[in-house]
Amino acid sequence: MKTEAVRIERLTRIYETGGQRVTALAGVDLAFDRGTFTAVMGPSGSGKSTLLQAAAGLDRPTEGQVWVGDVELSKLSETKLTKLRRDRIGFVFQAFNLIGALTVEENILLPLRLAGVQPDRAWLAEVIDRVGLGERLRHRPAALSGGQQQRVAIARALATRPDVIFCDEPTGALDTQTAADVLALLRSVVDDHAQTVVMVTHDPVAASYADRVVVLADGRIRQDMPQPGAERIAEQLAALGRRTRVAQEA
Ligand SMILES: Nc1ncnc2c1ncn2[C@@H]1O[C@H](COP(=O)(O)OP(=O)(O)OP(=O)(O)O)[C@@H](O)[C@H]1O
Repeated sequence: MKTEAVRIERLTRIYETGGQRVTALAGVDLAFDRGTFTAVMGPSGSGKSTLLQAAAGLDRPTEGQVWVGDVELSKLSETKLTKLRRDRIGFVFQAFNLIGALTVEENILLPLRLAGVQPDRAWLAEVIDRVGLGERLRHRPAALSGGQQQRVAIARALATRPDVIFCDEPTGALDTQTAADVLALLRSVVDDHAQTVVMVTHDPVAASYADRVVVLADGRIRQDMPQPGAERIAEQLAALGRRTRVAQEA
């Protein structure tokens, strides 16, 4: 099996709106190894969401390539891309994005139902046990706390045993303690189940749970740090902010 879950080469994304061109990503090269947890950080507008969307096959880049496992996305039709996203990629968003009319169990099983795939019962039991929702399977999301809802979203992302789970600010709507629980859960799915997690976050403490922190600025990678710790992350971000301000004032 390839050691890389996702590879990105020379990824460029230029948005053109109302005659204006915005270069959101300017030739990014990046690979995420299987069984690793990476945080993607950077100032607002630095290209984090654009990177996540292109890597997840939600958006087509202007130039460059993305591989998920051994599949290169630009060669896929929309139908095949949709299937790849459903089968091989998990998503976790700040707003949980659960379906209110479905129970916890139905939400977790939804990606498998949509894919027409029989659940791997042993894997699902492991996932449900890991996220600690065994007692809540018949409840609706509205009856759960924010942290519990995010646990359901993580279980749903894990259900298909994807190549990679992309998280966009997964703790943005949670209090500090609940956020710490959710981050510990993401850490454990990487450590104990060899899953691959890529997480966009603004929070240096959240990023310190990752094995690696990649910092973007102006659509380029400015830092790629192995296990830097929250303090060093905060320092690097502050330095980047100072450099950006100096450049803007010059
Ligand atoms: N659909 C779009 N049309 C035009 N410009 C866009 C579009 N989406 C993003 N951009 C621009 O591309 C750049 C990168 O945006 P992106 O959302 O990827 O940044 P980000 O780092 O995720 O920001 P934030 O932390 O604020 O979410 C910004 O200048 C943004 O205004």
